[in-house]
Amino acid sequence: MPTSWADSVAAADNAAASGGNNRSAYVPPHLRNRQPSSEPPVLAQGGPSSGNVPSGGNRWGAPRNDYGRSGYSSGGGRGGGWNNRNGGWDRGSGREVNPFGDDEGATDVEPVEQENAGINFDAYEDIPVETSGENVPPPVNTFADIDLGDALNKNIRRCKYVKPTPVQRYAIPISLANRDLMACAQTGSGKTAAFCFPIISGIMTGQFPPRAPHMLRTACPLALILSPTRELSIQIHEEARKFAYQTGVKVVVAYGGAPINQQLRELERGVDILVATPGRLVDLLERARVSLQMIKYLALDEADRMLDMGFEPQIRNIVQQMDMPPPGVRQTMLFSATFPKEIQRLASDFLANYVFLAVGRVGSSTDLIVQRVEYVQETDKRSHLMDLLHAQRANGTHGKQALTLVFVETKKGADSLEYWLCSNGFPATTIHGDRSQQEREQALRSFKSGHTPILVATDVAARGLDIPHVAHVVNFDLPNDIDDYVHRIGRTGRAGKSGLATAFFNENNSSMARSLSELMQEANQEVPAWLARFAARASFGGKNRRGGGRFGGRDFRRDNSYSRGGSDYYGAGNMSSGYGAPSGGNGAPSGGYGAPSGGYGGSYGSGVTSAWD
Ligand SMILES: Nc1ncnc2c1ncn2[C@@H]1O[C@H](COP(=O)(O)OP(=O)(O)OP(=O)(O)O)[C@@H](O)[C@H]1O
Repeated sequence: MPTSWADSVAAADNAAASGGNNRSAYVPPHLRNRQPSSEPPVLAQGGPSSGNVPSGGNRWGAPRNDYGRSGYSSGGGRGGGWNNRNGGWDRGSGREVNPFGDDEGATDVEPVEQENAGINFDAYEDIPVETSGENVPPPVNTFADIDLGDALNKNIRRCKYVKPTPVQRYAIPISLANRDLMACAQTGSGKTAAFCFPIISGIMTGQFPPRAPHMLRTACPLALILSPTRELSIQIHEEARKFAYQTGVKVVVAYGGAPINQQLRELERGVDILVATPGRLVDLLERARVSLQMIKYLALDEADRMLDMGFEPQIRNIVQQMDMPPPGVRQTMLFSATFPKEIQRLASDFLANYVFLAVGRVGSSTDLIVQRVEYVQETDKRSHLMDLLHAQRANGTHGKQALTLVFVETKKGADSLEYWLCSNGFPATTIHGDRSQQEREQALRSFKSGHTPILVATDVAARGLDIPHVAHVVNFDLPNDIDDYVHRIGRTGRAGKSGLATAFFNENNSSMARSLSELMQEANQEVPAWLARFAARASFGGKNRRGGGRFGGRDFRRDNSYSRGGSDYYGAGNMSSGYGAPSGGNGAPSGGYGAPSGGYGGSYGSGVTSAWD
């Protein structure tokens, strides 16, 4: 298996030297994993069955030997940020790389005796679930209750998933019944598999019309998974590759900041599921190297983020103004841990007769994440952080492998805090939009491996990233939006494990007081008396985006205003009455209210998209 860019080039050259015939021909998904037959394969997508697939090549073009020509070097000997993203296929041999790293020859997977890394399913026992929509398909209790196919089931066992998580129990049967879905479930509760399994299974079993012959150099994926950040797209691709291993379903990723030529070559080799960030996808669409006309499945991960002010025009452009089949023809799945109602309303444009699913209290992973809020003045934040880190080190809290993720507001702030931490004996690295993509990927690797156990990040790392052993999330600077807080703290306490989140709060965060204390109460966390007083005073500050009630993710179609065509889903009448804030105060900081207005979407400027994407 090539381990570096140079190896890849050498392997490709060898392949080319030997006539390029050792690369396997593309076989459409529904014909893969069958016994070899003397009949030639029928092309599902590859256009007319006669002569469109060159021998030993792929379905779109003749074998190529130009891997070395992009002129892109992995740069500075950092181990190469790009070398591992080969779409799951060994360029030299045309064999699918085993994403599990286990014995590739093994055909049988032992039944799983031990659950995935000790996932605590008891934590999910009492989770309330709400569904709405017409004829909602019933949930399942086990993976065996669903017909996902042998190859996918084998991979589920390889992943050591014993039982479906609650969102999977509901979402998978809904999607397998070809229903559109808007699903809201807590951070770290397995949403990725919930949308990947039905897509992979659907592609394995589906019959798809052939592609137009004039589209031979244009990749026509059957499924599109969009996510807001490059790192999240990379992660989804890695997960999807595991789930799709040896199913014959090919997964490719395309994201900004990485050389496009390499991604183009991957696309030319065939793609069933394209995982992408919006900006890079638009680029590929404009170059006519990708067409969406065959899309059967569209999944938006972090869907509320994808449809907020920063991304919405781009998503509308991709979904509504290109050649993607309309709702009802394609199947659309929207997933997030948070779903403000105004975003639900926007999202409904993309859906047909959909099921709304809310699993648990939207936002927080119930009691799995212990949330602490500490009153810290701006000037004291660094020393306070240092105290926390020293205490953590001294107590050996969270064990040796424990990682700490520190969120700050600005890119400059991230760099300077990283520098300061390193100078004070705490190895740290940073991830933010001003770093090159290679630096970002390198930082993430260094953090995950524990080499630099502290990662200072902006919101670019707030959503979706599934990093094992993040024991502590520190909100050094609180965000202006409670949903961003929810996603940030959700980097810990994942898959049934516990975690700790500490937030530094001061007058600048007054607009967050009310939603923060409500969220903490919902998650059975202790709300400090001083914070409750801030919240009480802030009765007119900030909107209650959750609309009150146990389920923050209630289906907006249930609101009266929806049927009346109203647009103000967050009028005062919808606000929950809150709870009795303690009067008078012991040591409460005096609350000045000079906080920036934390209105919806306020944290994203229009220029943000390219930096993220
Ligand atoms: N059925 C399962 N059994 C055991 N582990 C699982 C199962 N499903 C998912 N996981 C694991 O749970 C972790 C969290 O899953 P995932 O990243 O999909 O969460 P998420 O809901 O998408 O979170 P976020 O809202 O932060 O994006 C992953 O490490 C995943 O491998």
